[in-house]
Amino acid sequence: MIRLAANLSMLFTEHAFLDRFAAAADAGFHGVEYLFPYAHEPMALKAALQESDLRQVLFNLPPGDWDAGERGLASLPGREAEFRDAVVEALRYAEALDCQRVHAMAGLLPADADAVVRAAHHATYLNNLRFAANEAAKVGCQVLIEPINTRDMPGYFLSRQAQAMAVLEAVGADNLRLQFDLYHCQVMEGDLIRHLERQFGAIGHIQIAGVPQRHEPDRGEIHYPAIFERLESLGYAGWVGCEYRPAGGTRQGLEWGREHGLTPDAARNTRSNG
Ligand SMILES: O=C(O)C(=O)[C@H](O)CO
Ligand SMILES: [Mg+2]
Repeated sequence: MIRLAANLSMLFTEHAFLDRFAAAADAGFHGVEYLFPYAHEPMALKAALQESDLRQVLFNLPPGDWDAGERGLASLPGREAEFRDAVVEALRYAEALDCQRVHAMAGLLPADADAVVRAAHHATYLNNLRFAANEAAKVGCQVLIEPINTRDMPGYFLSRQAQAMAVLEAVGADNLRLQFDLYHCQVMEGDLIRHLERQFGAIGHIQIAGVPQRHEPDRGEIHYPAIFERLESLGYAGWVGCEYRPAGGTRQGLEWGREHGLTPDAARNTRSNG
């Protein structure tokens, strides 16, 4: 049975952020992920996890100035010191929340980037990821990289699966892994099951959504039952993050998860029974 995690940056946004943990547990989730924890003290997040008996599965490193349009620091030449601070800060939260994965977003290429600029980003990316993986290994954590589609995020440095695999190989750190988001892969490349099979040994985390609208996985052009079946036959033991925007209410849209172990209110009943 696959293990589903709720992405609290996209699901349960009907609730204030700290209330989304209980909402996820009530819907039957045992794990949560989200973009960024940094607006909250680690202890407040830890309490929210503990009160709802949830695992913290994943979050992202500080991404630079998100509101100004930045989307990560890992490949940005000249921002290495900031990237290193971001690693230290993310690992401080990861340790406090007992979280075993952090995602290092690559950042954007300038619109007019030529081959020289691309090469500089690539070299910076490798050096920064080497540093991040080394630091993360000291606290038993994985660093993840995720190809993101350039329709949603124009200019994102890491957009293809083969590019990610080449980066993993070049860095060669055991705890540097692939965050395989099937939504992005479908938009850019398709051929999902073959990608899954080829990359299986490098995968540290999986995320899902329907395509093209990024709604529930039972809407759109991806047939997730076939994907889940293949994941199980491959013996995937990690988490599958539900990183989609509900078409309506989050709870109303979760019917698809019932056959994948999401039993609404079961966890709350267990909790209230002590
Ligand atoms: O957008 C995604 O798919 C992600 O997983 C990133 O963490 C944030 O952009
Ligand atoms: Mg993703």
